[in-house]
Amino acid sequence: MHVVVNAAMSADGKLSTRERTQLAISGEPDFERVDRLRAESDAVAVGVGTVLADDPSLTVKSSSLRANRVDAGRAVNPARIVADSRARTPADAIVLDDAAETYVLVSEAAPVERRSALAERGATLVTAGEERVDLLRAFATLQDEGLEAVMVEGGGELIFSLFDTGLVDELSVFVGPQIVGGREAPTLADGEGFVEAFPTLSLSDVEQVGDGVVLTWTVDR
Ligand SMILES: NC(=O)C1=CN([C@@H]2O[C@H](COP(=O)(O)OP(=O)(O)OC[C@H]3O[C@@H](n4cnc5c(N)ncnc54)[C@H](O)[C@@H]3O)[C@@H](O)[C@H]2O)C=CC1
Ligand SMILES: Nc1nc(O)c(N)c(N[C@@H]2O[C@H](COP(=O)(O)O)[C@@H](O)[C@H]2O)n1
Repeated sequence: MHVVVNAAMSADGKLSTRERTQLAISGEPDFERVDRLRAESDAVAVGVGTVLADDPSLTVKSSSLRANRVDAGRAVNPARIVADSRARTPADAIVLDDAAETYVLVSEAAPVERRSALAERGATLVTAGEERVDLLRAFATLQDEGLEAVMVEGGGELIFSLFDTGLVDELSVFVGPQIVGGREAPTLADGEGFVEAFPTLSLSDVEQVGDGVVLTWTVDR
């Protein structure tokens, strides 16, 4: 499996505001790059915090990119993955619509009635971990399902955990020309934070996009 994390952050490293409201950090040229990344992927993953905050669709927006996927014998959209330890994804969340297959990763602690509600909406549930999703086990199951190229869009809690488990191969970040501030505002990697043995990165590309920049790194092994 190849895991790429892609996100947009402000110049001070924030993914959104302290109120967790969705923030337009990047603009149209970067959305097109993100759309291409989605179109190349077998699946697009987010944490349930992102679903609750943004209600994203995670679909490919360009009709020509969708057509290319179909011509190549792939589903029109990549699958969607939601890491959701307690099965908090709302039944009316857009990620549960029929635009793509959706996997919800839950823990043993997820209430049975919540799991049933998600299954009734067509989601495929993957259970791994007691209190929190065991990402290593869950991603191994997803790989068994044929998902090889996975793009992760956030948020900060999920991104930190993926680095913590050593699952990330590549990181690309649009760094935008604004300061958001706020100690409670989500950053690119939140969670508990590393105090030693920090994952290290090798820079592979730098591209200026307007007044922002897209930085791409590979994760050192
Ligand atoms: N600017 C950008 O590119 C993006 C910004 N965002 C922003 O990020 C914010 C949401 O981020 P967060 O609150 O950090 O939530 P998140 O999207 O990272 O989800 C965290 C949730 O994932 C679930 N989860 C399951 N297993 C987990 C594990 N092993 N490790 C970590 N989480 C696990 C938990 O239920 C946890 O509460 C929103 O404000 C959203 O707008 C989200 C995606 C991209
Ligand atoms: N690339 C990028 N730039 C921004 O400025 C952003 N705020 C985000 N956010 C991510 O995009 C998702 C929305 O996806 P849909 O348009 O609904 O398909 C959102 O949930 C974040 O993951 N990304």
